[in-house]
Amino acid sequence: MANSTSPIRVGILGASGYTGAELVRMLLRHPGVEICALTAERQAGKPMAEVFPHLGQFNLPGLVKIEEVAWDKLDAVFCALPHGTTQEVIAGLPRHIKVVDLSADFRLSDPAEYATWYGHEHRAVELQKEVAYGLTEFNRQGVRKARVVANPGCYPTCSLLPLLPLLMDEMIEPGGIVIDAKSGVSGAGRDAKQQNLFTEVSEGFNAYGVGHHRHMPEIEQELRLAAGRPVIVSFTPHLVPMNRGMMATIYVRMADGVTADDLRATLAKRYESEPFVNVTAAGIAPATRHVRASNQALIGVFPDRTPRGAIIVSVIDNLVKGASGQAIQNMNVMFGLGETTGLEQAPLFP
Ligand SMILES: NC(=O)C1=CN([C@@H]2O[C@H](COP(=O)(O)OP(=O)(O)OC[C@H]3O[C@@H](n4cnc5c(N)ncnc54)[C@H](OP(=O)(O)O)[C@@H]3O)[C@@H](O)[C@H]2O)C=CC1
Ligand SMILES: CC(=O)N[C@@H](CCC(=O)OP(=O)(O)O)C(=O)O
Repeated sequence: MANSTSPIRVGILGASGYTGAELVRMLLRHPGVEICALTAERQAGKPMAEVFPHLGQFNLPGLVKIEEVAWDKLDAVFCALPHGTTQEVIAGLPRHIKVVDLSADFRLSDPAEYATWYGHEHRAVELQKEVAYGLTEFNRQGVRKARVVANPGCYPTCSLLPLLPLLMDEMIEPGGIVIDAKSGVSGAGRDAKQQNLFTEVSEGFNAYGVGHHRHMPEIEQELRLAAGRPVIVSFTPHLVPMNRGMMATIYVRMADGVTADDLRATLAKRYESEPFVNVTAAGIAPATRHVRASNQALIGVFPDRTPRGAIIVSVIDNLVKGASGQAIQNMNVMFGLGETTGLEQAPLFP
């Protein structure tokens, strides 16, 4: 077990994928962590230098199959595996290991809801009961005590950060929220898929999952908890021809007498002591470039011309605050480390 002087011994399951590589990149700079195991499926047996030459100089462990991992030598595991494969892996881990799961397997607290949206029965229902939803800024206590943390999806992270405080403070109406979201292509993972070929993605952009994307119930689950009643959102994701980055343009209806300046002030107050969430000054529109390769979220609020309307623009890097960065933030909380440890990297601009 890790103690206050020894590093946390970490394993990354799915280290040959995009979020796995991003975890490695950031954990290499984390002073409290030692990377002890890296797994892959098709790429198992290869050195990291072959799969990711940009990480070749760091003397990392080689990629092995999950079955080959020496669990007794680990304190924490990041699961960067596809949905559905993660449940059984986590359920079988020794209980001394703390887990941050980047997949969607434990995000929906209701197994029936999970089955509806993911197309199969949940295979670790008992474990689901001890999972904390890891939108860190809203569940530090839960994350601190949890053995398993469900890291939120990238679209939910980008959408919930602006919406939760506004719903909690009744600054906006729970009805009629429209989330128009865009993601870079790395959001779809490294697996070869026809729709992610350069020829299919470049010089154009497309909506997908229109009206039925599986992040909708995740967003609504958390908004429901904040509002204390059901919240139905209209959510449409788009794929844009860039590698990383995510933007949610959110249309809301304000409560009577509330202005866009009030929304901005509420968010600025809620996040004033949060290291990873910032609000732009009036008139400044966030761009994905403002958060690239960092664990930052940036939010802008604008008046709309419709009655009581406001427009919120929220950006994150899908691979960092939307995945691996937030996962490290959660690990820091679980192990009682400074929350920003290993995550101080400023955004890469341009
Ligand atoms: N990309 C993103 O922006 C975000 C991703 N996520 C979630 O994080 C998880 C990882 O995503 P991402 O890194 O993009 O995915 P990738 O497709 O890039 O990587 C998947 C990883 O899982 C391994 N893998 C695939 N199938 C199996 C299997 N059956 N058993 C064991 N290992 C397997 C792959 O190994 P190999 O390649 O060797 O076969 C690879 O290392 C997913 O659940 C995703 O939904 C969450 C938020 C954002
Ligand atoms: C561009 C793209 O394809 N993005 C992925 C979302 C990735 C992610 O955050 O979500 P999960 O962990 O829930 O898969 C998608 O829409 O399926």
